[in-house]
Amino acid sequence: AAKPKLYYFRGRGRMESIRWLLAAAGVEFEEEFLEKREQYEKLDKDGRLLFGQVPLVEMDGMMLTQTRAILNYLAAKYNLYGKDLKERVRIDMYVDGTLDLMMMIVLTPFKSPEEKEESLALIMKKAKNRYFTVFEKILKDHGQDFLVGNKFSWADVQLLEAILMVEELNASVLSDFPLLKAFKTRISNIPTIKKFLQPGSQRKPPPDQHYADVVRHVLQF
Ligand SMILES: CCCCC[C@H]1O[C@@H](O)C[C@@H]1SC[C@H](NC(=O)CC[C@H](N)C(=O)O)C(=O)NCC(=O)O
Repeated sequence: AAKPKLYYFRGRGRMESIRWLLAAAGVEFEEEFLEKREQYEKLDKDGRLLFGQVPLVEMDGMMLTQTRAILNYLAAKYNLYGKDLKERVRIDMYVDGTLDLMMMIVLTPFKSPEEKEESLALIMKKAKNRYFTVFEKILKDHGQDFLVGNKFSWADVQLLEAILMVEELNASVLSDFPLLKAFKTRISNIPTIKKFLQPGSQRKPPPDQHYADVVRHVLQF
């Protein structure tokens, strides 16, 4: 079968969680990077962007947009979405929490320098006092290797992605979270994820000024 094809900027943004989930599922994918406004306009003119937005993932004969819709589809398709409705809604709760945290980080490259400082301080506060505190308690109460049931799921992938992103902002963020530290090691050693964490994988680097400039150029904002 044809490999999924991802259309986005050469950076993390909203597409990175989709790359992580495909990689965790062991699914190879292709990418087209938007560098010029014309590429975006052509995708839109060709009717491939439902609401005129990216991420766009073309797979299984469909043109999929809306990040959450794509992630839900992938999680279900690759059996990373729990064994029943109750596990699925728990995965949804955990995933939405990590996405809220990661979206705060995704938007910082577009903030002015003074706003950026304030935003980073808020991100660290939320990460420590809210999100990581909650996930440490979940791991303690659940007492299993994985967040939901006793099986690797999408929720585990998202939390690892979020942990690594926050550690890039503050390397010692897990010093008060021993269970999260052990979780990070455990999930990082899952073969498909271990491979994605190796240099040369399709994982993207932290955003830099060039990434923000390209996004502003392509989207003209
Ligand atoms: C100030 C905010 C800038 C964010 C710009 C982009 O860079 C990424 O880091 C985040 C976004 S992604 C690009 C943006 N896409 C979205 O906002 C998608 C939102 C949708 N709900 C989703 O979840 O996929 C885009 O195509 N906009 C064109 C435009 O709406 O006309």
